[in-house]
Parts: sequence; C-alpha cells; structure tokens
Amino acid sequence: MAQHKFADYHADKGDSGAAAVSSGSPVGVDGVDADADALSRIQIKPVNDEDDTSVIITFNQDVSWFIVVLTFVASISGFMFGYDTGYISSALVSMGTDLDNRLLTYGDKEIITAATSLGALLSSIVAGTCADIWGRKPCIMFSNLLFVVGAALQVSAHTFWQMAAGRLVMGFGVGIGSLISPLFIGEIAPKMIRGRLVVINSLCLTGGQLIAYGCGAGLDKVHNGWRILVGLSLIPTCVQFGCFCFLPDTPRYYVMKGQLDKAAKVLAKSYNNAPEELIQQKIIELNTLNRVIPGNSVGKRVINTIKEIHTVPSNFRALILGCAMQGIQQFCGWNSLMYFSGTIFETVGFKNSTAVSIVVAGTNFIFTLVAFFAIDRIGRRVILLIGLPGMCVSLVVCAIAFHYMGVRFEGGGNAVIEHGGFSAWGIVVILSIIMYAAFYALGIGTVPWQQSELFPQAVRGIGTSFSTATNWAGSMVIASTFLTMLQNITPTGTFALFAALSFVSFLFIYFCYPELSGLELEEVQMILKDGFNIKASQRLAKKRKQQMANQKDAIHDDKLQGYNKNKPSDELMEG
Ligand SMILES: O[C@H]1[C@H](O)[C@@H](O)[C@H](O)[C@@H](O)[C@H]1O
Repeated sequence: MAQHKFADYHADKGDSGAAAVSSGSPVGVDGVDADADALSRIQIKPVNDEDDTSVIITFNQDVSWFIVVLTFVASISGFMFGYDTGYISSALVSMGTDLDNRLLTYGDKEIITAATSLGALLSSIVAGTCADIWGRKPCIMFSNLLFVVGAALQVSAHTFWQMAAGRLVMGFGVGIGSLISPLFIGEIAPKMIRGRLVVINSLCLTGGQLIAYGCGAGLDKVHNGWRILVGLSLIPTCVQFGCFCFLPDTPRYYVMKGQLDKAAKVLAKSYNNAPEELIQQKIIELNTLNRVIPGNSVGKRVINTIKEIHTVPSNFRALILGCAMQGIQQFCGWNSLMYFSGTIFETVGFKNSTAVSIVVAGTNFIFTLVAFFAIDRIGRRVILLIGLPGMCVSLVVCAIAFHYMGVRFEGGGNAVIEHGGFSAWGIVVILSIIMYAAFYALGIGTVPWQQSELFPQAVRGIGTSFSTATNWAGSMVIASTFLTMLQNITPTGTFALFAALSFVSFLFIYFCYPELSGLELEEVQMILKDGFNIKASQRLAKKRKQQMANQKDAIHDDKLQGYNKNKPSDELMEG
C-alpha cells in the first residue's frame, strides 16, 4: 500500500517546470482525507531549489538523531580522505628500503604520493554524475570497496609499482568520497545548520590526518609499521560500509528516481515531530523541482547541465568561484606540508620530525574547529580575508628562515645544511609553519568545501564535480612537484612562491568572493546574476543575520507563551 502512496502524482506529473503548485488536490495520498484537507489549505511557493523550500524546514529546526547518525556515517568518507592523505607523510619516512630493497628517491616519493591525488582527480570528474545515476549511498559503498582493494595492494607491496598502484586505487575511493560526502550531508541537513554539518566532514578530514600522523608516530619504530598504518585504514571503511547496509540514501535522490515513498520515510525520520501532511508537501515540492532538470535521458541531462553551467551567467560565475576556491586551497601549498612535512623536518635535522608534523596537523584540526564556529557567524568572506594574509606573512617568514638556515635539497633524498644543528632559525621555521597552518585551516582550508551552496540544484552535481576535480588536480601538481621545487628553486624560493600565490588569492577573494553566510540559495543566484556584487552580498548577509536573530527571539517568546511546536507556521498557510 505504502508503495503506491505517491504513485498517481508521480504518474501524472507533466513537464510544466517549477511553476507554483497549488496542492488543492492532494494527488493520490492514499485516500487519507485529513491529509488531503490539510494539504488543500497549503500552497507551495514557486522555488527553484529544494534547499529553499520552506515546508518542513521553516516548520521545525530540531535536529534528529537520525540526521546526526547519517552525518557522521557519511563523514567517515572525510575521515578516509584525511587518513589516506595523512599517513603517507610518515610512511614515506619509515618505509626505508622495504620496496625493491632500495631507498626511495624524491621522484619515487612524489609518484607514490601523487598517485592518490591522480586517482581522486579521475574519479571526482565522474562521481557527481554517477551519484545521480546510481545514488549517493551506492557510490559511497563502492568507494569502500576501492579503499579495501587499494589498502590490500599497499599492505602486501614489496615493489614500488605495486605500492603506487595501491595508492592509485585508494585515490579512486578518496575522490568519490571527497565529493559525495559533503553532497550527501548537504542534502539531508536542515537548512539552518547545513554549513556546520558540512564542516563536520572537514573536521573528520583534518581529524583523520591528525590520527594518521599520531599512528604513524606510534608505529615509527615498529618493523613494517607502515604496513600496519595502511591496514588500519580498513577499519573505518568497513564500519561505513556496514552502517550504510542499514541506512538509506538521501530523500532528493529517491525523488529523482521517483521513489517517493522511500523519500517520505527518510524525511519523516529526519524531522522530529513533522506531521505527515508536511512530509508529503515537501515530497511534492522536491518532485516538482526534479522536473526542472532538462532532458529526459541521462546523457541529455549531462550534456544540458554542462551547457547550462557554462552559458547561464550566474552558474558560470559560481563555477569560477567554486573552481578558483579549490585551486587556491591547493596552490597555496598546504598539502606540500601535509604530504612531506615528515620528509622536510627530518631532512633539516629535527630529531623528532614526526612530533613536529603532529603539531602541524593538530593545528589544522583545531583551527578547523574554530572555522566551524565562525563560518556562519563571522562569515565565509571575513575568515578568508583574515586567513590569506596571515598565510602570506607566515610563508614569507618561513622563506626567510630557510634562507638563513642555508638548507639545500639535493637529488637522491639528500639535503645539505650550511648552518647545521638546532638553530634559532629552525624554531622560526616550525613556528611560522604552525602559524601558516592555523590561518589556512581558519579560511581557505575549510570554506571551499561549502561549494555546493554556489550552485542551483540543476547544475549542482556537475558544478561540484568540476570544483572537486580542480582540488585534486591542484593537489596532484603540488604532490608531484614540491620536492623537485625544493631542489631546483630552494626551500626559500618555494615558500616565497606560495606566499606570492596567497597574496594574489587574497586579491581575488577581495574583489570576487561575495559573502554568502545566512543567504538563501536562490539569493546566491541573484547575487551572482550580473557580477560578483560584493557590497550587495554583504548588506544582504547582514540583513539576514539580523532577521534570524529576531526570529530566534520571537520563537523564544512563543515558547514562553506555550507555542505549539506541531503547528505549521502561518507563513505556510494560505486560504
Ligand atoms: O580541506 C582539506 C584540508 O585542508 C586538508 O588538510 C587538506 O589536506 C586537503 O587537501 C583539503 O582539501
């Protein structure tokens, strides 16, 4: 019976686009007259994005345990992303002569590291489309299988090429997870806390990197410890796979596939105390929105969305911002430290190089937590405009310190230090790198992953695919050139280059990145319609925050006066 609850509506749906739908007739809702009656009193406003719908979201902001569980299970992909990119730093140091019975050259290390980025780049290009065809959940579960195969290849590797192949396969999994996890969370999250729930994925990511460093340090002296380090990555991936056997996909995906009853079930579990008629109302809304994606076959839809993202000015600006932010995140050089800090610190003579790396990763984690609290309150633009100059200054100081240490990296993994031993400049290097990590995590390390808010629903999959692919392309370039850069243009030249890129990025953000915190997603489209409209966005963001504060006060007052939680807000009731 439940299977056919929305069947008539679904079969009836025409192609009229997202016009206002008056649900005077409650479209085959199982003959439940009360529901029909309730629905007939509610009108759906015309909207062009499911995230802007007001039906349930305005009605009830409570976060259910179900959403919390889904968020954390999806965020295991973020953890895997972090762990798998994090362990390589210490594994490269402790691997010694375990592969091919020889020491790895800088070139070998770059290939092993960059293989994961390459795999992630390739899979992220198609992951958005695959998630639309097969579902978010199956794609995440498929990434779990890739993690298992990749880890197995690495754990048993005795040759350099097997290790590189394992890293590549693992990279396929990382790319899928890095795109789909924030998308999944964004689709299930109540609007008011969407930003923060997406940052939970980033927290798991940076936490994964920190744990990888910690485990790396613990296993440093253990024979074949790096194999255990890789093997440990199997635990979270199996947990995620196991959990997803019992958890559903997102309501939006079910609606896309016409499985409206499944969508309704997930929504009912997601919103505490939401009455059935509102759930059905939401489903109808989502279904209406689903029709705005042009094309009646997958191929046509993909082609149309690619066309649309390039030809509609607001979409194209969103694409520029999404890709630029991810590119900036990578080209400011952070991952050179993430991947090679062990190698650098060891080379320049720090006895406890792993401990220093842990402090750097820990700073990244702690300041992602700071970003969690600041991202909606202070705003994305402000934290970026604080972070980038901070990074620039730290990198300049680091470049100067490297100059006075007189470090030269030479081929074959050797380094020459003119002023050897533990020096004051060594301390300056460490402190400036820690400062850099803090400013990075506060802004550009976290904000680009909010990318889905830039795009309207119709082009969101493809838009986030392109942006994520830019991230991995940047990561791959940095991973495959950093050690070579240290050799050819010296550490001073390398860090000065990153400082210059941070400065240029600051100018870009200053002139092109509008303030998007607190804005409705359709307002983001409005802002990007005829330019980047920084001033207008700032005014609007300020106004929305003020309104939000007023609304909270009003709800508080209502509660004091015995406000009935289950009553839909008047805003939704018409006629
Ligand atoms: O947002 C993350 C985070 O900043 C990580 O520390 C970094 O390694 C990733 O490349 C980045 O995408």
